[in-house]
Amino acid sequence: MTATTAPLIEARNVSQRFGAKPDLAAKVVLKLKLAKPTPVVHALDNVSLSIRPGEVVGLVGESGCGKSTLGRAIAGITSPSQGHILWKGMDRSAMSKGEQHQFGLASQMIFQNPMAALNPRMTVEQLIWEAPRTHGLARSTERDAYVDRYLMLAGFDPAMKKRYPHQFSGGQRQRVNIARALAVQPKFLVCDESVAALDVSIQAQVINLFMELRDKLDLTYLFVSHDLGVVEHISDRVAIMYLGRIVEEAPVEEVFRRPNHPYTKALLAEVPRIEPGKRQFKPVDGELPSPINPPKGCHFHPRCPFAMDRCHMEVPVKKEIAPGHLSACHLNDE
Ligand SMILES: Nc1ncnc2c1ncn2[C@@H]1O[C@H](COP(=O)(O)OP(=O)(O)OP(=O)(O)O)[C@@H](O)[C@H]1O
Repeated sequence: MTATTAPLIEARNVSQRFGAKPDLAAKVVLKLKLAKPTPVVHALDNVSLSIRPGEVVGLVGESGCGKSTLGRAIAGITSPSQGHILWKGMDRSAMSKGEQHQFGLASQMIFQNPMAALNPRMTVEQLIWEAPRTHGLARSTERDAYVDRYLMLAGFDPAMKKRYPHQFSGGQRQRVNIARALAVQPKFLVCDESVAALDVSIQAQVINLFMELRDKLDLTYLFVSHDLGVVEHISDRVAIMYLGRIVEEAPVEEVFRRPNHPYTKALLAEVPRIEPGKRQFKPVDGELPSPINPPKGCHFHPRCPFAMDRCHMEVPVKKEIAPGHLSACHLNDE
């Protein structure tokens, strides 16, 4: 895989607004002035991100900056208000039904809370077999071997497959969830805070599992996390999000050693350690502004110690400041 390899998946100029389109009933209510219009949330603003085959791209940023919204759009779970999602160069909105179906299987999402994603009335075996059976990925005579293969790939003992999700720990349930996603033979996984709810020791095991699976099954990942340590460990490349925009993007060592954007610098600022131990990152000063009324110009300017007049007015575009290192900051033009 090189920087010139064609992307497996790409978000191109994607914007997502919530509460933007009132339905007919809501329009009537608004016209009669019986209610105020719902405020529009600008969750994503002209976001572009491409992920090459085999890559692990980490997506970080403060809570509410739009990471999950972007993850869902890239995974094909939601359709963006504007812009395009391209799978192997094919625009999702121009795909035939069959192509959309293939894309739906090839791209899977693993969420933070495995219990919410697993039907408590189904056994582990039923949970794993449900989608492959529905999509005709294996014959019913192959069920046992098929289910066992994916459970074993996820590090879950198939001997326990007749049990129900509530009979397992959080880590085991997440393994079931992973096996269920793998059972439709995906090529791309969006992991949205997939280890955040697990104990630290279990987190490490599940992260190692993701890495093993990448090699065994040629997987590509978008790894959404607020945990910078995890992102540094797992990612090839990192994208930093701030209030609906990607402000910096670079290979992982480059982001952590030479952060460029003032927001990235603030996000990566560490609490000084007296003794060696786990790194701790300082919270960024100030608060994330509301995406209902985002600041003009650079979204970060109200919190940026280096903001200039231009930053209040003009949206900075991402520019390459070193090979593969993009940053959207007017300071780079000075
Ligand atoms: N369905 C929705 N309707 C209205 N607003 C939404 C919806 N989904 C997300 N939002 C808003 O969009 C913004 C971005 O949300 P999102 O969940 O993508 O952020 P995030 O970075 O993933 O946050 P967190 O780390 O807390 O999960 C937030 O202000 C959120 O409240």
